[in-house]
Parts: sequence; structure tokens; C-alpha cells
Amino acid sequence: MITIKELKKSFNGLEVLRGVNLSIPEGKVTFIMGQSGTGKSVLLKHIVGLLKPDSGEIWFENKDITKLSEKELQKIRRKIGFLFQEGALFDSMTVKENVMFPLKEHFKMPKSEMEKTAEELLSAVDLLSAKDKYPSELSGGMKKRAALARTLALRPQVVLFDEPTTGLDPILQVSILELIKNLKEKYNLTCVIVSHDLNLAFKFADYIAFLHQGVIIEVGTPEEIKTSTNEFVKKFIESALV
Ligand SMILES: Nc1ncnc2c1ncn2[C@@H]1O[C@H](COP(=O)(O)OP(=O)(O)OP(=O)(O)O)[C@@H](O)[C@H]1O
Repeated sequence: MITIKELKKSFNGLEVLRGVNLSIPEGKVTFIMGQSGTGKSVLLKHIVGLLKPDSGEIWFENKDITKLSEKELQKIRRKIGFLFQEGALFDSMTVKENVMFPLKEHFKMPKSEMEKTAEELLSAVDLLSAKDKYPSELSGGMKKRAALARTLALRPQVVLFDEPTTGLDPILQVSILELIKNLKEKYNLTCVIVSHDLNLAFKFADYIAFLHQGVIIEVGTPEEIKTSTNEFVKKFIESALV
């Protein structure tokens, strides 16, 4: 469980987060939705300590992440994986080398074991046949799957996804989310997904949270969100279903 309390963050006088409160339950898929530029990515970056808030707390395993030193954050980042929008693979490394990279950085294990682990992960994301390819040779969907395998290499408990399906066609969008859901079951992950896509959220979320004007205005199961009486949520749903 991650508990965010009264999180506030401004950039040059622009108040982006104005007191975010949110509990992210363990082993579930929580979608964070909201308009462009409302601070969804900024919120994710606070959860891995890439940004420090002006005030507020983020509790994970009895620690307030916002108060940790860079060294302590390194340990947290093994447990909380972050899949950036762009995926950010290393272009000069093959897919398999990309997946082995965090293993080399964080674990002392023999090369043969690293190779075995990387191949297992690539097989979990159905990319074993592309293990010797370079990122430039992959399609958008394959790049996202490779980045996902690399994030999972550290065996995180929590994975934060910043718009994992952006730029993919509808069939691939569903297949990436089905993959995330299967991996969640397999590795008992807690998933936090930032997305604009309400249809995907209704299909895959256990909980949906709406960020609007710097605060979480509504959290609920898809069924609860569908019958929300909040004006902004109603408008968001109406616009998405046009
Ligand atoms: N490091 C930064 N320095 C200054 N301003 C920033 C920084 N990071 C984000 N912002 C600003 O914070 C606001 C929220 O940005 P953020 O990327 O979190 O929005 P978002 O909800 O994820 O949007 P989108 O859905 O379009 O990706 C924007 O106005 C952005 O310009």
C-alpha cells in the first residue's frame, strides 16, 4: 500500500499539486486519469522520489519517501519500478542486453544466471524471438514490451506506468494492458497506470482516481465511477464516450 497525504508541488509559482490525497492498494491496478497537464506525471515522479514535494508525505513500507536520502531512494527504486512514456531503451544494446542492464547494476549474479533471467522475462512479454534485435529494429509495441521486461528485471513490488499505450493502435493497446494484467497476477504487482483512455480504464482498472485542478476529486471502482455524481467526472465520461 502506498499512501499519499496532502502532497503539494509548484513550479515557478504554478501550483500543480495542491494537496493530493490517495491510497494505492496492494496487488491492484489503479488508473490515474485527468486532463493533459494536470500533473499526473508529476505525481508519479514523486512516488519514486524523482521530484521532492513542497510539502506532504508519501508512505511506503513505513517510510515517508519524500524524506529519504538519494541512497535510501535507490533501494526504494528497486521496489517501485517506473516505466516512462518513451520506454527509454538503450539504442546501442540489444533487447536482451537492455533487460540484463539493471541486473548487472543491482545484483551480483553470474552472467549465465543473468542471461537466464533476461530470457525468462522476455518470454513473459512474448519477445524472446527478438532478443538479439536492437531497439531501432522494433515496432512501438515491441519497444514498450522490452521496456516492461527491463522494468520487471528488478522484481519490483510496484510498477508505475506513464501512459503505457500512447501511440499504439487499439488492438496493441488492449494487448499491452492484458500483458500488464497477466504479469500483475504472475508477480503479484501493484500497478499504477496514468492514462487518458477511459475505455481502457473501465476494462482494466480495479480503481480509477481522477486528478483535477491539483487534487484527487474522485476515486472508485469502474462501476462507481460510471455512476459518479461529480460534475467533472461526468463531463470526462461524456466526452470520452462521444
Ligand atoms: N520539472 C518541471 N519544471 C517545471 N514545470 C514542470 C516540470 N514538470 C512538470 N511541469 C509542469 O507541471 C504541469 C503538469 O505536468 P505533467 O507532465 O505532470 O502533466 P500530465 O497530467 O502528466 O499531462 P499529460 O497527460 O499531457 O502527459 C505542466 O504544466 C508542466 O509544464
